Amino acid sequence: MADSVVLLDLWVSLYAMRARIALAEKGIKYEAKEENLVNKEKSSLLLEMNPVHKMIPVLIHNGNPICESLNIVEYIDEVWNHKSPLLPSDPYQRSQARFWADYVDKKISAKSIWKNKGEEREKAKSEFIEALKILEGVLGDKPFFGGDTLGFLDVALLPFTSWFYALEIVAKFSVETETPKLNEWAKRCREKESVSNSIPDPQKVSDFILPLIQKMGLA
Ligand SMILES: N[C@@H](CCC(=O)N[C@@H](CS)C(=O)NCC(=O)O)C(=O)O
Repeated sequence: MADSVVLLDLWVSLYAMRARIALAEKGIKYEAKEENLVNKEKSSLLLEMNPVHKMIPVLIHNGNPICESLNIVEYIDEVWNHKSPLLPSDPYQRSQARFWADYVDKKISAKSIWKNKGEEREKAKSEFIEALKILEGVLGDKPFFGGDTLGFLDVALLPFTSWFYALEIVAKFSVETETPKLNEWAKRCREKESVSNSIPDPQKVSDFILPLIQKMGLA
């Protein structure tokens, strides 16, 4: 019997994008169920599948829920290990990929920029740019964080590139000026169908998010 793979999803969610990229890299067919979080209407399936955090994404594999985006990406990599490995086989390299993905989770926050105003926003912007610069150093001269192919850290960071344009408008900065190599990396990744089909166009994200920010009086 074929696997049943369902993703509790939201097109604009940075974390759901990670799961979508990983599934696309592996060529896994799945059913995406879009949640309506903007109106705070969580489905009963989401509440049942992620009773602890009540958050998307949730991957439901043959009825079993897997929560937390990086955990989901690791699960996908382990279960569908026939192609496109995301985590390196070498334990030390694997520890490094996990360390930097955790760094992304701790230091790269879109919310800290758009949910704040004034000095707080400026501080969040400086920290965001500083973290991007550090990640640019980690990339070095490699085409991808994973080396010659897309890897775990690429998948962890890539979704933020679809929010860069909106954040640049909100906080008045340029990723291209601050971290040109990272900007090139993002373009290179988008040339892959697994990425371009899994993360929305930056213009679409900004058309959606900027009016919401305005409505909240945070523009
Ligand atoms: N650490 C979580 C974060 C997931 C997350 O923040 N999901 C948001 C959407 S982007 C959510 O479901 N929010 C609903 C809520 O906070 O109630 C992960 O990596 O999966």
